[in-house]
Amino acid sequence: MIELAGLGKSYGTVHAVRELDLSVRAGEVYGFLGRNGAGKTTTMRMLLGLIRPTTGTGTVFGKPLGDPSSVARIGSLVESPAFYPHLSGRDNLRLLARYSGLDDSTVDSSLELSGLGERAGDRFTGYSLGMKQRLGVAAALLGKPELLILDEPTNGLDPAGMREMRELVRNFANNGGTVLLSSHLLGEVEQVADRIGIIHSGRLVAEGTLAEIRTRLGGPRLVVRAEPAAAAETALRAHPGVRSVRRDGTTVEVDLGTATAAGINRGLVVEGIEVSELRVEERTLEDVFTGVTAA
Ligand SMILES: Nc1ncnc2c1ncn2[C@@H]1O[C@H](COP(=O)(O)OP(=O)(O)OP(=O)(O)O)[C@@H](O)[C@H]1O
Repeated sequence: MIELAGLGKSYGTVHAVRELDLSVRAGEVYGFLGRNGAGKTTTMRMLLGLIRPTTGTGTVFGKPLGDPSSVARIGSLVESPAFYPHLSGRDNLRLLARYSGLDDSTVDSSLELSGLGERAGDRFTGYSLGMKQRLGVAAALLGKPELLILDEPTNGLDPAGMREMRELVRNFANNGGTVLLSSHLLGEVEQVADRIGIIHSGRLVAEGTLAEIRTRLGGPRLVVRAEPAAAAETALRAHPGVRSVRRDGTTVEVDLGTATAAGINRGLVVEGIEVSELRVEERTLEDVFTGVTAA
């Protein structure tokens, strides 16, 4: 559905996006995760053909980025859309539908999905941030797109609104649609995405299902307390399969890699090192996200 290869965008000396390889498959919800300023919006704007990449290439529906025939099949909420403040949400959508040559019936179906409900008849100017966001999503749904590109769609929504947005996204995908949604909140993406891509400083630092990313980047950690600690550190560094070792005073932390706690315990005892504590800590996805997006 979306294929990006080596995509980059620079503004002078600012590399907003660099060498980005990313692929979104038909029918999936892809969570595009990164801190503020990581490059999510810039990527989405390139996907829609709103800005031109400086390097690399990409396709959406097999067509070059910005190709009108593929853009017509995409619904997006990337920049806050401009609505007429004194018109109702519904009338704003009717206008948009007319501009795009769409039937009026698409207005009611997208309003229904957006959850704006009875407030659709109120003036836009009186909407809360959450209602404006819902109207933006309703606008993205006009014309029954096959691909939804949503930049931080839960911005301004309360917890109930966030849940409804997740349901909307899930239902859209369950009905055969594809969704690319961005967020800076792991917890939000975790609950709805089939696969995620983590972007940091313009680069994709991890991509896969949550389980794959957790296994690849976040294997269990072993906390070892042993005397003498320096000798334990040396022995642990030499232990086969261990990925990395950090020592803080008498505590040594080990990224287990392919090694096992039992094997490590035996290895230390054989070296004559006294082990007073050996504890395995599973790492949460939050730890992984924090780790790969740390400055
Ligand atoms: N038009 C522009 N001119 C100069 N720099 C820009 C421009 N657009 C984006 N940038 C810079 O590119 C980087 C990535 O910005 P981008 O908006 O893509 O990040 P983001 O991940 O969407 O962040 P946020 O969650 O804060 O929206 C930032 O350092 C930003 O300041």
